[in-house]
Amino acid sequence: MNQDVPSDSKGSRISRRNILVLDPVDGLPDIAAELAPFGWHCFKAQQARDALTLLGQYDIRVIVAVIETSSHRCQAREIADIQRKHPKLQWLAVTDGILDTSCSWLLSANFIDYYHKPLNWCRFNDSLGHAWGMSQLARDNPTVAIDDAPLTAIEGKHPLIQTLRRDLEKLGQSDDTVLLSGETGSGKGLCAKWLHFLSHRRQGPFVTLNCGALPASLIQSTLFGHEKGAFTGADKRYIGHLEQADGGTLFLDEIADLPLDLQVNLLHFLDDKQIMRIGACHPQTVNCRLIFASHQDLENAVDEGRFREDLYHRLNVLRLHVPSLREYKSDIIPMAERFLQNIPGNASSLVFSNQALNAIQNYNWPGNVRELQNRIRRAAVMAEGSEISAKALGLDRIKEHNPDAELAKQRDNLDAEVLLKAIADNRHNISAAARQLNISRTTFYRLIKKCQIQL
Ligand SMILES: Nc1ncnc2c1ncn2[C@@H]1O[C@H](COP(=O)(O)OP(=O)(O)OP(=O)(O)O)[C@@H](O)[C@H]1O
Repeated sequence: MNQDVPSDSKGSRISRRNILVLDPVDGLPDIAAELAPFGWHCFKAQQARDALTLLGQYDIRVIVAVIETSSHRCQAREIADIQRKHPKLQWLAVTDGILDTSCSWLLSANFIDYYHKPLNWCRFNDSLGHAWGMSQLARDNPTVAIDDAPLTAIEGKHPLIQTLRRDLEKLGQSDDTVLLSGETGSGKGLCAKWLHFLSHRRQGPFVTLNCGALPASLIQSTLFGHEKGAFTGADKRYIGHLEQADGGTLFLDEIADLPLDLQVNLLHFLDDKQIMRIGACHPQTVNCRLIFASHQDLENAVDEGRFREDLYHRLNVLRLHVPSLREYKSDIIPMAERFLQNIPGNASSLVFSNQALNAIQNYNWPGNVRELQNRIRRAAVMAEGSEISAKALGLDRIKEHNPDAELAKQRDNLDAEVLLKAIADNRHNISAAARQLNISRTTFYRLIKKCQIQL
């Protein structure tokens, strides 16, 4: 079992796309070396038992099964066992010869593609890339069961929040598209759920798609779907997010990241409400409401040629700005106390020290409500005794009434500290680190860039 993790020249771990090669007789001895230049890191296992151990330890999304015609029957059992325990993995098969009818089990084993040795590594890399993308889709279960989980209340008594709640009620009645703007973590996603909940579509599905989280090559089929056989690897029909949201609402987050060619398709959809799955012959009508969000300034994106002006005007009809937490300072302490009370298992035994309350009130909250929640969650775990200190919140080094520049510098330092810890905690797995901080990968990469962290 090979457990080497890629490292850079300083020996620190670097993140790569991990795949597992299930190879009982070392039939592909050079696979790791051949795939490394394409950015793949190969773990190897000879048996299902070793494979399952590695799958429990590392973020592995694709398995290459090397099928030996001499021993394929016992491999069938091992593969079925792994598939049952890890249903979202994507599989490619490499065989050592011509398969006969005794190998028909392979057809029902859900492989994305089959290869014969010797491999064409470039083509194989393409298939791995596709499998990786499919695994991303399988992992991001986009449907939010609004009816199953109680919808988080929008907290706050400040006039800005009261106006926000009133505006949501009004916009909920309309069936037109809404454009939500606001800083990261300010509550755009929460507002989108409320818009759905307050609309006549509340019994329908609520589907979300973060346009910045998917590679450009996958967005088209994710949004519009594809037919079986539409392209290599399209082994099943895929119902796109627009169609999944039929009768309900589709929330498209980070809309500024949508590639320009897809912006045209979206504009057409907004005009005629028709979609065409990739590979389909006929369009079909979809009845869903669209809600968009962006933390980026869309006007700037239009000026810079990254966002189509006609789509911008089409989206900009009903617009709602979600205020930043620092704009409703009078609500911060009551919200912080509520979040602390609501932490499972806390049973209101923990309280903030006076110094912590001061720090919470005076901090600038660049990450908004999400940052407030995350700092409190972390502090509740780290707290010693019954008081949460400013230090446990990571706010002890924030001085009150700093000049803006100093504050910005301190924010960056703190952001960097939190990011580096998440990266280390998750062994350089950026997706897992982003999940731990409850932010999208796009936001994670943006923050890494802002804090000038070298990965
Ligand atoms: N006023 C509020 N009251 C209670 N919870 C809130 C409020 N605003 C935001 N939240 C909570 O803060 C967290 C972050 O909110 P959300 O994900 O909606 O932010 P966002 O603006 O969509 O962020 P991003 O742009 O990074 O995707 C969520 O857990 C949300 O429930």
